[in-house]
Amino acid sequence: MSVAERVIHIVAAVIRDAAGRSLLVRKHGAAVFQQPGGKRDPGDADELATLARELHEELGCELVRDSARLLCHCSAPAANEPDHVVEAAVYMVEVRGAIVAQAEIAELRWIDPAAPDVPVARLSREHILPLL
Ligand SMILES: Nc1nc2c([nH]c(=O)n2[C@H]2C[C@H](O)[C@@H](COP(=O)(O)OP(=O)(O)OP(=O)(O)O)O2)c(=O)[nH]1
Repeated sequence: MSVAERVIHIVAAVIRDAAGRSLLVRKHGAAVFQQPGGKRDPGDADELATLARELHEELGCELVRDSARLLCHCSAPAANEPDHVVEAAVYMVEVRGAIVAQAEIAELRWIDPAAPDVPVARLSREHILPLL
């Protein structure tokens, strides 16, 4: 496998509630929680199209596109794929509609970014949550 094949590009969302808590998801088969989001599909027009599609697939809600603000680009060892590195474009976003875990999501959790009470993937723990 070449170095390029070991890099996974994702778009990830930070969704917060009025109390400042942040939403993390755990996928079936995964031990750790991570940001909602995922890999770009060839059919996605841009990063926000990827994010809108992933938020709908995972949470059943709609991205409010105008609300999206780029928070950071960051990178870490991938949570669910050994020997891969994840490179993320991370957006702070607002969503519309009820947030309900869809089929691919085992668990949703609103966490205090300063003191998460669940195991959190490195990208979130080391790079994203410290910015919140
Ligand atoms: N979505 C997302 N993935 C992350 C984060 N941190 C992290 O290491 N990853 C890793 C987990 C996986 O190894 C890889 C891709 O995640 P994914 O499984 O959500 O992407 P996806 O829905 O498009 O993937 P797939 O099921 O179609 O293969 O990136 C994160 O905060 N959010």
